[in-house]
Amino acid sequence: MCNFILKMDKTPKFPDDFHLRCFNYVGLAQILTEVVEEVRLSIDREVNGADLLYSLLSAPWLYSLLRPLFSFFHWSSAVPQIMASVRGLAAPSSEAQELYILLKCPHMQALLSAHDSVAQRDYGPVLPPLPDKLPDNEEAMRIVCLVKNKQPLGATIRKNEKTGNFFIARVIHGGLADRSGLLYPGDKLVEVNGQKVRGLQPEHVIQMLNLNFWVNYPFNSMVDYSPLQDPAIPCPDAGMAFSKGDLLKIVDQRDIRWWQARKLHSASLCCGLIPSTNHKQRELWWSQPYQAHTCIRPCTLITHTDTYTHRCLNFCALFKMFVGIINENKCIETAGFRHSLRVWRRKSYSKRKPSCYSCGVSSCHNTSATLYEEVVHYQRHIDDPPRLIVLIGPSGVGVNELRRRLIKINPNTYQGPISHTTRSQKMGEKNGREYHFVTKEVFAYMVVNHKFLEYGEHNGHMYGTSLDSFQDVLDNGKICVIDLEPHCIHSVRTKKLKPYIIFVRPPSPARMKQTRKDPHFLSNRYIKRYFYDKDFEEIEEASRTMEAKYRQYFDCVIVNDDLQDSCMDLFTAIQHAQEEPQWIPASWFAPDHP
Ligand SMILES: Nc1ncnc2c1ncn2[C@@H]1O[C@H](COP(=O)(O)OP(=O)(O)OP(=O)(O)O)[C@@H](O)[C@H]1O
Repeated sequence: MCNFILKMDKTPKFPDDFHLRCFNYVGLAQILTEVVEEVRLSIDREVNGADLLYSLLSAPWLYSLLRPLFSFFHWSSAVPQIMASVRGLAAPSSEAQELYILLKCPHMQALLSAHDSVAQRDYGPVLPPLPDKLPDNEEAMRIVCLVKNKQPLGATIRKNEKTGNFFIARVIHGGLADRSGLLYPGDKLVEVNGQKVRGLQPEHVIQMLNLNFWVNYPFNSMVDYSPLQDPAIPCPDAGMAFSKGDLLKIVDQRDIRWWQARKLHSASLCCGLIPSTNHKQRELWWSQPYQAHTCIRPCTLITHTDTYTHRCLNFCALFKMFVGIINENKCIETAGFRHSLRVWRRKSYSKRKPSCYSCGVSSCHNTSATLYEEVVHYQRHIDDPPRLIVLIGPSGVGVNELRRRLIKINPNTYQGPISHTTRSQKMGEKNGREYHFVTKEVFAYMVVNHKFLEYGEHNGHMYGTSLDSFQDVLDNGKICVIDLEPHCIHSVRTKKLKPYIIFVRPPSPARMKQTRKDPHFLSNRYIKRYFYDKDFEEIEEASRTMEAKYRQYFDCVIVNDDLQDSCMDLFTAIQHAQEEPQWIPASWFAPDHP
């Protein structure tokens, strides 16, 4: 993002050749000669009056003549004179009366006055001169000149408390800043009319910019909180309970330990106390048993038995994995839909210890570090790449069925990423279509260089989804749709991918039993079989656990009851994600965010 100095407006050019010619005496004389000649020829020709009038009115020279005439004419001063003349008439004609009414109309007077200003080029403040001394890195500096009327600028600013720098936090759609096309979220504000802003109080900068409003961004809560179970809160009755994913509007931050907030989409306007982000004692309630908080073990604690399934491996371990093939089942594959990867996932679940996941490059991420996440309203611009669509759900709920149908119905719009594998290419397969077929060495190199979002082994072959494969889909001009294990969410939550996360929730077990009569699913023993009753209960239980843990990241929830309806819901949700404003983390606009 570029730095910029805010300055005032610059007069636009009026690029019209005819117009310029008419200001020139020689040009005007030439046009008049052409006009006289044209009229003479028209009279000599025996044409009827209507034709003559039509050709006269549509003649380009007429416009050329009228332009300077209108430009030279000062309507604002002529109008009172015309009106006085009409008033002075003893018996004004109906046309004169109509003209009088028209000229009296304030809209018409405003229009004529605007015309005069434009014609005389009498607008815009005189610009202050450019600064003599531009900083050394002037190439990265953008000078923005805006003429501001009484309208708000239509932008909000954010201060980085550590550096004291100010950034444009958001540009309100359709506002002055947006229409100017000169300000973008993430731009660093350096000076306003020659005055440096770094280190100033936000209120001061707001005043300088005449922002007219100052919006405190809402926060997305990343935890569940119950004041009644918080021993540290000074007055539990004044506290406000909230759940993961609730949008909180912070109203008062003056107390460094307890903020006042209200829920954004709640009918109640009443505020309540919530712990501030720098509340030292938050661990007290954070560690309460009711918190279903994530306990993610660091990679170094992976036990020996997990070696084959955990991904935080060094090179040696990786090769050990290649050699120590676990040959448990036949690989079930469907072109492009990564069944092998899913079988591997299933296997790795059974070997994982509860509440400890580790497979992707960034899975060693402690989500408990953040209480709230600042969010901003984001409206995807038509030129922005489409947002990554991420489907998440308990195994067997139908995530892949929905994804498969979506892509099948509209293959020109949606596509899944192509995975990498070390297995050999089969007859009829094409490199880069079903899979990227690579050697074990290349695969290992990619692992070591953190190229994979997730990877695993099945039947002695490695399978992995690279982060670059999403970019390939975008480069094809399509929307990338992936299914993801929730512990990998952090790897895709980037400024570049701006993922829109859809959670696929099962209907009740009874309803699943009704709707899933024929379908097969991949059982824990990695074989395809019909659903049993206990499968539905397990799916519901897994869904509950997943939602409790990751709800704060979900942008949308779809209940996969009737398949047709769910496909429609998915389609609508994706459209919303791409075309309508959504809340996204403010950090995605920070200049230093990946
Ligand atoms: N709404 C639905 N109605 C009926 N059958 C469904 C529905 N959704 C999915 N199915 C069927 O349920 C079975 C399991 O679905 P799917 O393979 O998509 O599960 P999944 O969530 O991707 O799980 P896994 O990743 O373990 O394969 C499939 O046979 C699929 O056709």
